[in-house]
Amino acid sequence: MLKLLSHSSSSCLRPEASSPVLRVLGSLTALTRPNPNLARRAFFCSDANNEDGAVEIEFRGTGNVTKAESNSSSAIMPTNPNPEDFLTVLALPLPHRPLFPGFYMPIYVKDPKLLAALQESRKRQAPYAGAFLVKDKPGTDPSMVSGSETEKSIHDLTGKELFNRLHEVGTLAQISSIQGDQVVLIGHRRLRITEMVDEDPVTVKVDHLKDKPFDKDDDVIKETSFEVISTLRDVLKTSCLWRDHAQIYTQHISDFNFPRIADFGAAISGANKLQCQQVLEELDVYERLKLTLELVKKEIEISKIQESLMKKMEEKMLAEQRRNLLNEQLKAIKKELGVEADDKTALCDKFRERLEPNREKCPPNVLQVIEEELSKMQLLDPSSSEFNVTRNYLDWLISLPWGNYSDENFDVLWAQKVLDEDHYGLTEVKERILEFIAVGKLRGMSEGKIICLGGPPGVGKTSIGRSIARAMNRNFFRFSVGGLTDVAEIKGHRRTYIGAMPGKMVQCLKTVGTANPLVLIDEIDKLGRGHGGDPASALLELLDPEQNANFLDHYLDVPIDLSKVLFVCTANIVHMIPTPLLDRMEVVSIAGYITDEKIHIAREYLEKTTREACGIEPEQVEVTDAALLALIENYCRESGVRNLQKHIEKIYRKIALQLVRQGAADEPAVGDQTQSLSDEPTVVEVEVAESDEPVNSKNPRETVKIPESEATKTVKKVLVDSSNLPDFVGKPVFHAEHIYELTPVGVVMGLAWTAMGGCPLYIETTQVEQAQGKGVLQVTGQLGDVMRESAQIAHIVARSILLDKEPDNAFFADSRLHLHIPAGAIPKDGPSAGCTMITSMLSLAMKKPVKKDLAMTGEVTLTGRILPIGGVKEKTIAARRGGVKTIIFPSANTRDYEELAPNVKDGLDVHFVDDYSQIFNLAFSGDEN
Ligand SMILES: Nc1ncnc2c1ncn2[C@@H]1O[C@H](COP(=O)(O)OP(=O)(O)OP(=O)(O)O)[C@@H](O)[C@H]1O
Repeated sequence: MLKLLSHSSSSCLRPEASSPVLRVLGSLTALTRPNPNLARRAFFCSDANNEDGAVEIEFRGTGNVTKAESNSSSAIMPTNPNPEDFLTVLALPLPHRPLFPGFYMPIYVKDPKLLAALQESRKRQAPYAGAFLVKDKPGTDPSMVSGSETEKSIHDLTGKELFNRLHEVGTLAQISSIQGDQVVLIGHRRLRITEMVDEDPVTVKVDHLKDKPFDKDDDVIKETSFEVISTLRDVLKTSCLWRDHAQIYTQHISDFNFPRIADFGAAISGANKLQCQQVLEELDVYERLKLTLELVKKEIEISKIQESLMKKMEEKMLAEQRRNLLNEQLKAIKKELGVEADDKTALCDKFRERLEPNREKCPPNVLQVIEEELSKMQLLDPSSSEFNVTRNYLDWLISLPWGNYSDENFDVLWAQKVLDEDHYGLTEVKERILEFIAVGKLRGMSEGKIICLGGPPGVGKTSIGRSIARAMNRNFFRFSVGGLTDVAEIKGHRRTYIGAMPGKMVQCLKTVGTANPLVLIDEIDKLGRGHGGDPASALLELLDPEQNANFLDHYLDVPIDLSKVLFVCTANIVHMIPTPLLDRMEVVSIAGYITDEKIHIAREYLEKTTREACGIEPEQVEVTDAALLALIENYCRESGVRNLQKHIEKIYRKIALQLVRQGAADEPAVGDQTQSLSDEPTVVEVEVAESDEPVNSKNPRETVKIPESEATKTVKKVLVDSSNLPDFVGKPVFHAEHIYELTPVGVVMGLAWTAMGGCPLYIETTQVEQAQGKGVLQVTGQLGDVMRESAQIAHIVARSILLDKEPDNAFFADSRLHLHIPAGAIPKDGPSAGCTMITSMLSLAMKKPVKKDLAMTGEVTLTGRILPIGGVKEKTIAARRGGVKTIIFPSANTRDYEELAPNVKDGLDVHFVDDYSQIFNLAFSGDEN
């Protein structure tokens, strides 16, 4: 007797709540018998959850009686029951799968009456019943496994209901054993229900079905069954679950019993109960084999997928295991060799090593935090997130330059030299820095200060910051706060957040490595509004000398001393800086450059750096003064020099291209070169270009051979003159700001201030129509509210002045006036054009043009008083650019004007006035026009 135990693949592949797991116990001799009718096959099904239900079956000999023993009971059973004896049988409902002939199946019988009847039949030596699969409740998807359909729920059905739900075709089942409510069945032959005889328990009349006759030697049937067997063999290769029972069956089968092969395939496949029932109902052997083949083919596909999944899992696990093993080995080896202690200790040692040089300078509270964190790290699991947080935190703490200062320069002369070396002009800024250094020298230490450089773009605010750092021998760090809305950018995130980072200041200190850098905070006027906090307030804490000695970054959580840091801020529009911040700053205005200054900057700084950047030698290029002047006057009129720098770069790039092209044209053709290179490889032929004459005057075709390095140097000089300037930079973009050669009646030049610097602007007034006694004023030119009000005031003041000067002139009372300020696309606002508007209106009323080349600016009150304005330097520069000779400023701005550099004031006739009457005299006196 051979006992084979294996879990079936089918039920394991598709977890089915109560589906049985197949176990095969078989007698091989029985399978190899030549007469299939005599063969005794035993395929035994036991409940997966009930291992104890395993039954050992012993098959003895070839007689028509086989003894089946269970561990609790045994029964002598007729092996080939006479159909006549069993025309009426008890109907056993099978909830999960049909019972195939030749298979064992344990079931639970919950119906006590049925169980009693079964026991009774065993006692009567006729232990047979009909086993029929129960149909699913109507509407149930057959492919879905129903866990709810249990013996218990079937038991609840009435006899009639149960009968209606039984499949018609079932199996004559021998009751092999009964143990409690567990009944072991052995399938014999197919039955078909004809009618119900009794309801309780359900007893039915049946027909015994026979397979349709088939030709054993039919090739198609043979082939199909071979295919089933070979597929089963394939399944063996892929599915270890099937291996035992299927292997034995297919290996030892010699006399093919085709119907049995079909039943076997279907029984052990993972097909759903309806598919199995279909196989059971099929009496045509060939058709049955085909159905089974389909089911086992499906099975092989499933096992293949399962196998590939298993393989992948195995590979992954193996790779991981291997890595772990190697890591462990590595650790063990290192420990053994004493190369390294374990990771954590090594890490802590490294942190301590890095801290050591700074330990003395490190504040005690910081040292304490570091030590606490180091000991905490020893207790943490290296793979935990907390460990990483602590490690990063320690890294930041230790990286900061606690008490590390760069040797500050207090040498005023040297600082002056450095500042002059980098920037032309900017006297006020330079003076302020020198004062700062001088104070530092006298005190023996410098104090943290906030300097704010305000001015239009491109005037060198950022670059002077870098230069100041160099002059003072401080490290330089720049960050822009334009559009900054997140307070955490300045104050850092709390460490509890994932990916938390310290703020910009801590990052700065780590980057520069000293505690006294120069920090340039760019675009402070463009600071964002912020959400969940106000960035301006955070900056205040950072910049305020009162508070920043103990600046607390959220991430670092220990105070850091920023009092030695020199803060320099830059802004385009100073009044846009939040007031509390502005209060703490020392504003130095950089107004912009006049043409003269621009020429100096271009010659001494921009040209030099651009030439070097382009790799051009000074002797290879000449930009004439006229060209430079034309470039500044016609292309780069704005206050800063960034645009000028771009144009110079453009010119030099073009020059570089010309030089390279020239060099390429002067080089010999490839053929010639190979000839000349035949004996002396490093020599090329060039023509010395500076002279118009050939090198060898006797024979112009003869060339001189010089080494290649020298050859590349010998090139033509490129001359940039005002005549060929457009070839380099295109057509001029600026046309004269003078719209009028001679200002007509009703037109006066004013001076405006913008974020880009100052600019001249015309104010034009004209009479629209006569409006007897209904004088009104209409304004255009995108004027803001303040400017509109200013125009209304000007209208009233002009009217009263005219009344005073020409009492008979009723122009204002009888005219509809239109005041316009050209460049209508640009919005304008502010009160400083008040005096210009009055003058324009008076000029129209008196039909008298104003003095030539006159510009004015000043706010006017209703009584004609002139109030001060801003941007004196910008406006003066703009007036000069506009070719103005006479400027009228409010008296209150006298000091601003006097502070201007002499070259800015040079050649200007400037008048300071308190009252409009003075302007009237200046504008309308004389008959120059
Ligand atoms: N007085 C000067 N001497 C030499 N170079 C100058 C001078 N002023 C400006 N520059 C040069 O002009 C260029 C632009 O300057 P920078 O970027 O510092 O302008 P900015 O005022 O900071 O402009 P923004 O407000 O747009 O930031 C720089 O290359 C700088 O070296």
